[in-house]
Amino acid sequence: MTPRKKLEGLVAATVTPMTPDGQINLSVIHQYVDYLVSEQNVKNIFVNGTTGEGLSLSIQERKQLAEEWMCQGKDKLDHVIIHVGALSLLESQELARHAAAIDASGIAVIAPSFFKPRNKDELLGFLQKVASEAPTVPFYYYHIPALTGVKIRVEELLDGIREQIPTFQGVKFSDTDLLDLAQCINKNEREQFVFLYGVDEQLLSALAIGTNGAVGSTYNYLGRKTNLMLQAFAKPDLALAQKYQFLMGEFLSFVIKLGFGVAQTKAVMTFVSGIPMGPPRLPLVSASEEFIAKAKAKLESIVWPDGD
Ligand SMILES: CC(=O)N[C@H](C=O)[C@@H](O)[C@H](O)[C@H](O)CO
Ligand SMILES: CC(=O)C(=O)O
Repeated sequence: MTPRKKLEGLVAATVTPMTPDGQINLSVIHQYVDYLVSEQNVKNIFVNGTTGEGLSLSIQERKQLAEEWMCQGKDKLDHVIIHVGALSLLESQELARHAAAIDASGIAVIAPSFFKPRNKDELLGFLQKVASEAPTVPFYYYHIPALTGVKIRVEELLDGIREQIPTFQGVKFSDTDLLDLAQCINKNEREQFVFLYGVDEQLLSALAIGTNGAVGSTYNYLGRKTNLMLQAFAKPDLALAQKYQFLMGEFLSFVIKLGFGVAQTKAVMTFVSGIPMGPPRLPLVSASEEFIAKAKAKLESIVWPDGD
């Protein structure tokens, strides 16, 4: 993936398409890439993460998916970040080497979450061993304490990180602790790192603090609207940016009350894009017909400022 521009703006955390019988479905990835680029104006993706059910896939499946996204994204996408985190250090290293071999534009690693690192040094030790397997690939730490249970503050982690991980490029920050994010950005004076926010419903607050962009599940189907929010914020037309954030929030708070997770994201993406994303893998179970009908009606009822 060359040339490599600095990562900014929106990154869609892709779902992993599956066949009705639960196998990964590589055949629709071509269509998925075209949809993101032409319908959502999103040219960066984050593969095999939370939304992609990365931790529920086999190593072989993760490699096949990474290859297919790279292949279909060639000349169409700007950045393909592959999540290579795993509970086993050896598997994570294997995935990092694989991502490097296929020329991914970045790798990301989540904190191991069964046996958990108890402090910054233990976490850094693990991350360093993975990053060093891909010595030319930009490395991102994926901070998602609500799912990993690893609550080490990012501000603390960043202190001196480049000495241990020379490829360290930034953080995918999926937490509501905006004080921690603000302190990270405040310390990043020379702007050598990027901070990508991962709680879509409050992205505008993170923009105000200075985040460089966002990685999220909703940019699969609300990428175009969120791009309009980013433009309004940059203008600056704060009232318009707020309007977009409020409307996205209206949809998300509605579906969150119904029970919203990766299975539901797959269902929403299926009805919005028309691409069959299939069921999730156990322990996740498919969204109900009732959820789908309600979510669809809600999304269609929203009147966006651009007239859609
Ligand atoms: C827990 C989770 O999946 N977080 C995603 C990314 O980090 C977000 O994109 C959310 O799906 C989104 O903010 C909706 O709550
Ligand atoms: C949302 C996100 O970034 C992920 O699915 O990993």
